[in-house]
Amino acid sequence: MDLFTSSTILAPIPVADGELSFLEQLPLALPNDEVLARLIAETAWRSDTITVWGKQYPQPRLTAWHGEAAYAYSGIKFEPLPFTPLQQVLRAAVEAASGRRFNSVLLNYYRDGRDSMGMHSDNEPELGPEPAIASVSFGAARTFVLQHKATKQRLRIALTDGSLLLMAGRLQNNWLHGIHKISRFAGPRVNLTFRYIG
Ligand SMILES: O=C(O)CCC(=O)C(=O)O
Ligand SMILES: [Fe+2]
Repeated sequence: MDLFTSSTILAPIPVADGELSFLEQLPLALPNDEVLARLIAETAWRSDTITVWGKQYPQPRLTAWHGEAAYAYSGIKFEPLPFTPLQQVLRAAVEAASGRRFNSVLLNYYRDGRDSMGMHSDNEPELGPEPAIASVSFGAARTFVLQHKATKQRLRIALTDGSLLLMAGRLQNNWLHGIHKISRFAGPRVNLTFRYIG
């Protein structure tokens, strides 16, 4: 292994009022494009609806929840599907790289540049006060936008193929994050956010 070009250590990204760290390539025994193809093909993708001012719309992406703990979404409890063998491999790699434990994963499938995720915080009570959330991306690079809730400071991080971003500390309390639509062409992307639901 070339110790100078292929880091396996999460590097901190300096940020006020929270913790962020980034690893360009999560160490894996299989290539990123194979992971992407299998995640797209093997996942039971759902098209969830969002309610805005009492009106229902399809979410601009596909989603799936897997893991070992029930989760609440819009006030309703859901039972997740069990981890798939590929998700277990990814979870083990993420746990080794981050030194944290995770028992559930939310998968988001951005079919092209028109798919997006609105600005939000992952601050549901069952995640605990300072949740560690490990975000792994495969496929097209998309820009992860962060905005500080009080100062409105913005940060942009390119979430490239195979990368791992760890959000921790007070980040969810103090910052929003999201993925904006883009007008230029973008291929498919799958993001997995591993979480620990207590
Ligand atoms: O797709 C991404 O990088 C963001 C995903 C995210 O914020 C979430 O699943 O809560
Ligand atoms: Fe999020």
